[in-house]
Amino acid sequence: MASKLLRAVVLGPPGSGKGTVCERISRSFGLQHLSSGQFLRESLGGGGAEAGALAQQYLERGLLVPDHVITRVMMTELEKRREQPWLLDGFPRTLRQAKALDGICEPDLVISLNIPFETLKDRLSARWVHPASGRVYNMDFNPPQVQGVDDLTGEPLVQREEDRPEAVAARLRTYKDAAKPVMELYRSRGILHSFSGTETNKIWPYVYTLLSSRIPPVLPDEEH
Ligand SMILES: Nc1nc2c(ncn2[C@@H]2O[C@H](COP(=O)(O)OP(=O)(O)O)[C@@H](O)[C@H]2O)c(=O)[nH]1
Ligand SMILES: Nc1ncnc2c1ncn2[C@@H]1O[C@H](COP(=O)(O)OP(=O)(O)O)[C@@H](O)[C@H]1O
Repeated sequence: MASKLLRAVVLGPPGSGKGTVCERISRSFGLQHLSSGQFLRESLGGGGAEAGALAQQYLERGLLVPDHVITRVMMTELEKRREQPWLLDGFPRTLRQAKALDGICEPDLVISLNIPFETLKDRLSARWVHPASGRVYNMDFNPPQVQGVDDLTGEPLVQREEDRPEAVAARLRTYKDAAKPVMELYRSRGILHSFSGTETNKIWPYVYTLLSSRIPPVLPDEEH
């Protein structure tokens, strides 16, 4: 069966719900969720080299790591998945990264999450994560079953340095400047689909409908 493999990208500022939406897409459509932030954190954990320590400083401050660092990490992961459908979360974030991605595979579909600034600020300051798995919680939206601990492992949750209020405004500005030409590129190709709103649950049915028009769901739309 020669059905085309779908390669999709989810764009959006920190806190816009990329990870949350990607998890749902991945469950409903069977696409592999590839998170650049998660790969970066894993690559730091294994290394301990100077380059790792340098990248760690960017991550802690919520700054974008240099293009060549993240591009190398992502190209390695994508090379391993040449024959598979995937869903990219957090990459590309700059025009250079988008061009590097084109070198390996041009995406078929790009979803952009457009969320108001105030909403992003509130969400990020309420975000807690389980570092080992990357599982994300929000004290209002999807709280853990027991406060402060991961549902599956029982291990403690932490707040990322970059989600502290001091770091958030600068991160959002950096994101916007870098992302603009990326969006323009995908818009000019006619593959950009933007979704605006303040709640992931309201945006999700539209994303589901869009994806369903391209690939058959493996699961019906769920109640979330
Ligand atoms: N209050 C609220 N929080 C949400 C909503 N959607 C996602 N979140 C939470 O907001 C935070 C950021 O979402 P995440 O998926 O990590 O965003 P990303 O940074 O774009 O990958 C997480 O703590 C999510 O659980 C929503 O509709 N409402
Ligand atoms: N494509 C990228 N380019 C540069 N830095 C990146 C990229 N993706 C992730 N990072 C780094 O990893 C951090 C965490 O990314 P991620 O888990 O996607 O969270 P968020 O969506 O909240 O920024 C970012 O703040 C940034 O330092």
